[in-house]
Amino acid sequence: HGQLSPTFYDSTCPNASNIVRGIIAAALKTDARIGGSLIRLHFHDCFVNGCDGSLLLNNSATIQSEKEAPPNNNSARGFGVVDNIKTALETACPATVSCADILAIAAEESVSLAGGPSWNVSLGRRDSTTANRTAAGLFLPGPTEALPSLKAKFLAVGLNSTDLVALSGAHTFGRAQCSSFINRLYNFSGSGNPDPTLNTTYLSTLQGICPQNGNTTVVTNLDLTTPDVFDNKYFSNLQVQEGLLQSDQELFSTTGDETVAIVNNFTANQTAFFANFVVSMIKMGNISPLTGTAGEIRLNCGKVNNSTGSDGLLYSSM
Ligand code: HEM
Ligand SMILES: [Ca+2]
Ligand SMILES: [Ca+2]
Repeated sequence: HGQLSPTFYDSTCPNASNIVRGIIAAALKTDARIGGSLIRLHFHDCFVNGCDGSLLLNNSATIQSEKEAPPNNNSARGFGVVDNIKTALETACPATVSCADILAIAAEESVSLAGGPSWNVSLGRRDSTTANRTAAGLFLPGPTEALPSLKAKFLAVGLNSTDLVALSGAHTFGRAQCSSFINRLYNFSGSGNPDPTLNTTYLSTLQGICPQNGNTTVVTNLDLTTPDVFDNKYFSNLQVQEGLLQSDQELFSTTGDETVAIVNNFTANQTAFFANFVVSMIKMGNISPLTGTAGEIRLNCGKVNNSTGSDGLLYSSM
């Protein structure tokens, strides 16, 4: 594929990153989890047909939106903030910055604003004219998947076990719904008992938040220790059996797996976590981008250009 470059918009939209950062900073004032929501959009975009903005397209006569695939439906969020960013960038530099690049920049700025590392984001992705709901259902990992299956889904897009552990560290911030972890609380794998790798005190807390037959859309923090800070507490939580999702805890509780030592390293050394996280984010951001003249620069992240006319108006993608 064509090369992405951190200097791609230096002459055409030199303020792009600052504009993105400003809008996320404003959104954070009323929505503490928006940074987590935005980095997850970049992940869910890149794993399905590459980092091409496919996730952002709404249903239309020709598009079956990925937003309605099971891993995203009633779960992926932050689309309104992406639209606000796009509107601001269209004012500053019309028809220049792709929606796929907006997600990549927003991921980095979200991590940085939460106290995590900063890095030079590779840019120059272009936007797809198609989406693939079926692929989103097949290729995105689920919270009840076992470690071999998680590894296979990452390997399928060129990401190794270190990338899997480092990128899972994004669960250092953001929230999850009871529906994403209730399988661990009462009847784990048909055992009639909770997941034995769940700390019993934490189990009681989670059972209080997610009672049997209760509302499974209630959310709780992915990182109980520092819920809104981008740090390495996610990994120390795993060592005391306080990972929220089964897919989190498996990284540490799968005895004998190479991922255990990686968790231990990231717990002991936040600098090592940050350095690996940056490398892995850049790798993830490089998954099959559209470059050069492929695809387009969407004017509205929710719609393919000119799909209903050429009036040049921006439509809400909410
Ligand atoms: C290893 C496989 C992964 C699985 C199985 C997984 C699964 C999930 C699930 C089930 C949720 C909660 C969704 C809900 O309840 O609505 C979630 C949230 C989240 N995920 Fe992951 N995830 C994985 C990897 C990643 C990666 C690689 C990133 C980013 C680099 C990421 C970032 C996030 C963030 C920040 C949230 C919170 C979003 C919010 O508050 O809106 N996850 N993930
Ligand atoms: Ca995509
Ligand atoms: Ca944290």
